[in-house]
Amino acid sequence: MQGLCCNRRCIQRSQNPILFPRALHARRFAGRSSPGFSGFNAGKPSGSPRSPKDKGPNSKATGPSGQPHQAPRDGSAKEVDNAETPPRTRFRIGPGKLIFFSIAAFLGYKVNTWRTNPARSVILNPRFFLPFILQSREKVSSTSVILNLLSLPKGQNTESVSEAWRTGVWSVQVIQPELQIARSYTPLPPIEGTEPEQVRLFVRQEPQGEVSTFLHKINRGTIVNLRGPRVEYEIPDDVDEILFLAGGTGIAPALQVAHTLFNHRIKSTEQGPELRVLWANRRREDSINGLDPFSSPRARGELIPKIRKLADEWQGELPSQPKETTEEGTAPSQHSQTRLVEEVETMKSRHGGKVIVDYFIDEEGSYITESLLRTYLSDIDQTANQDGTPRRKVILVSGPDGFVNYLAGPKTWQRGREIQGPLGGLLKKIDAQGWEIWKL
Ligand SMILES: Cc1cc2nc3c(=O)[nH]c(=O)nc-3n(C[C@H](O)[C@H](O)[C@H](O)COP(=O)(O)OP(=O)(O)OC[C@H]3O[C@@H](n4cnc5c(N)ncnc54)[C@H](O)[C@@H]3O)c2cc1C
Repeated sequence: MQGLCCNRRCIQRSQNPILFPRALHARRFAGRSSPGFSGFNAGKPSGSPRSPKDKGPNSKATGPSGQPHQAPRDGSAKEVDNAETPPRTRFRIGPGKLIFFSIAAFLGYKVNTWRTNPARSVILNPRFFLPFILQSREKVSSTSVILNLLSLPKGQNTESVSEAWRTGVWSVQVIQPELQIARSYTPLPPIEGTEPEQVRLFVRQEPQGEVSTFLHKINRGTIVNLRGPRVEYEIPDDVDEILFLAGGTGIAPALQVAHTLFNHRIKSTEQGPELRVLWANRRREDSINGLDPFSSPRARGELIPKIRKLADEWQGELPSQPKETTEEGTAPSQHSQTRLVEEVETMKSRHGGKVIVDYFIDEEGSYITESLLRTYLSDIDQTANQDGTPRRKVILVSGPDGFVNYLAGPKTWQRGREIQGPLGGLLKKIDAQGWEIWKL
């Protein structure tokens, strides 16, 4: 063995010090041995001149018998017949080393267990994308689905998500793996029986939209990477009234508000603010069975006769079946409710009058109009609180850009960040005095 040196080429060069004067460098190291590696340098006492027979790592000095010499461990020049010498132990592990390695192995195991412990890692991180598996996909309408995603691995810490639910409206980002582009989506509140590591997204497919199309195409078992949570709006603790104007998928944050208020913050239905949601969709299929003729704007005389006729015709098309009556006394249509309308209706019935939802359908000419908004705002309790403080009232607007622009004016960009921008649209026109307005 040549001894410890910097590299193999250096060792080879050391065989010819005339051609390679730098080989001296290798030679200098050839006689040294580190105390921990005495086995590498056996037979060459530190600093002792090398035997002329020792020509390098590949050379084999032979003894009289023609067998290779075995260098003596004590560094003496005495030659030992290799054939009769028992094999030399290179590393001798004494009890001290054994204890040291055992402790090191134990600590390594402990560190690894700690690092890979699912409870130590979180299901969502605002800075990094983390994996979720697509468990199932429910079709809600021809353009929208609900995706059930489960965090991997199971058993991770869900505190950041619970905190987001207590705070208000929040979103996650989904990344399209091939294009590496990310889009925001608003998780739906958990339903009974679902696991805390589950995230449910309501996604409408945009024509030629990159991420929404990706989410509509993927199969069960596909890994979807999410980043978050990102809080979009913190619901004030002292809010008394919320008017939520939702367009299409904008219903998801409205459901979040209801979940935060009535499942996390307020324990009794007598307490807590009123939540009114006006949910506008382009097509009826998006909110089948959601048009409640007795609590919607029709009841307030807002619906023009033409719309009423359209609605009646639609009801007439339905196959005749025994009519059921809901708790609110309305006769539901025979179309099955979409999953989302079902969730909205459950939310309404659970929170005994604190949550009101009215449905609007563009293709039937039922819109959120200026006069309708005025009616809603004047309808809402204007009286001060019992302690004399004015009621805190908030309008939240959520939906596609066109919807938000129409009602509250566009959001704007400042230094690469989207900000609220000045109030515009219908809400500016009607001068909603005393209302805080937030565009989501
Ligand atoms: C906080 C927040 C929460 C959200 N929550 C939800 C939610 O819960 N559910 C939901 O469905 N959406 C939600 N969105 C919207 C969502 O983030 C995406 O904007 C939406 O899914 C469309 O993304 P995409 O990549 O599919 O479409 P994109 O590829 O961004 O395209 C958007 C539209 O622009 C058009 N377009 C794209 N490129 C061009 C081009 N070169 N020329 C002309 N037109 C073009 C496309 O046809 C498409 O109609 C949310 C948005 C935000 C900001």
